[in-house]
Amino acid sequence: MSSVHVAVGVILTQKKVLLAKRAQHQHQGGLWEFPGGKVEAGEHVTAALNRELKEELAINATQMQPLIQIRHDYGDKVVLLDVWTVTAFDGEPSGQEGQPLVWADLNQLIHYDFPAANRPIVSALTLPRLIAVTPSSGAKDEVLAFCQKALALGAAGFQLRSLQLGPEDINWLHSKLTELCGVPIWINSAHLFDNSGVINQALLSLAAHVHFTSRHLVQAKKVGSCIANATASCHNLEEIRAAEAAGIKAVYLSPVSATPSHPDANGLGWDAFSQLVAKAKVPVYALGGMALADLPFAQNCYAQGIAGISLFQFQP
Ligand SMILES: Nc1nc2c([nH]c(=O)n2[C@H]2C[C@H](O)[C@@H](COP(=O)(O)OP(=O)(O)OP(=O)(O)O)O2)c(=O)[nH]1
Ligand SMILES: [Mg+2]
Repeated sequence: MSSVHVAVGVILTQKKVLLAKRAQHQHQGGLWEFPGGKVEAGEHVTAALNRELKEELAINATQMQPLIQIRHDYGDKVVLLDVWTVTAFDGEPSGQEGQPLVWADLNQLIHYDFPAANRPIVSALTLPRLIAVTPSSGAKDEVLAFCQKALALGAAGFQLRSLQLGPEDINWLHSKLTELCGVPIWINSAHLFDNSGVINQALLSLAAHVHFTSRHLVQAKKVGSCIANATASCHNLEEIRAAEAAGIKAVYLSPVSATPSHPDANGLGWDAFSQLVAKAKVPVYALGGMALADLPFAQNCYAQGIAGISLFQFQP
């Protein structure tokens, strides 16, 4: 079945996002949506979005950037949601078709009933753009100093992956970081599982956010409902599909370029990276040889953002 290309606008102002209620008679009627509509033949997606936002809300979008693309099969219809964040616009939104509107808090989005295809949009809106992965050398104080520097450089999430440290030190880092900032902290599965696959329940309950290595993904069931916040490392489409099937919230795709930590691995390159992002059904982070300056480029590929260690280490 060929897909219907839909331009979707996430209209954001200071942690609030505009939702509209779909009319009962429409496809997915009665559910909340991000405003937008079908891209016409020959029309560019941003032109379509601008047109739809004028028609549905009487606003003129002046600043937009790609967020995520989702292909979803409803059975009766396949849609390609081409989702953009709109961060500046002229005019005051009002429902031009009589549709109810609401400015929802970003952290309340999980309480709204959306069409099934929208789940990854909600994930994308609540996940950070920049994740700092902690270095695999250095004592706990040095790792904490790395995290403080990363925060100053804009990191809005952490993955604790300092494999030289034991569970007590990871526990210590987790609580120090929690005191320092309110950003999400994922614990790498290598800290959670011992060699025979037994999970460290104390660390798991502390974390609630797990990052799975591709090797540990087969054990995903062991984290129960924590899976809904989990991320996973992937290197190809097969691993992305396995992560999606496990119910993971987002994936890291690597290596985009060769990195100091894996100098022998061939990079995917941005072309192959974006082709895989287009196939993924969850938000995707670029990992491997990233620099902070790569973030806008990654976002233009509809990536969620970038993750890494060295991008926070080798800054002036
Ligand atoms: N606008 C929008 N459409 C969504 C969302 N989620 C989702 O699955 N869809 C689906 C429902 C529809 O099948 C399709 C969008 O079509 P639409 O009904 O908005 O299209 P349109 O504005 O051009 O409306 P129409 O004139 O054809 O009625 O995408 C969403 O968040 N926003
Ligand atoms: Mg519409």
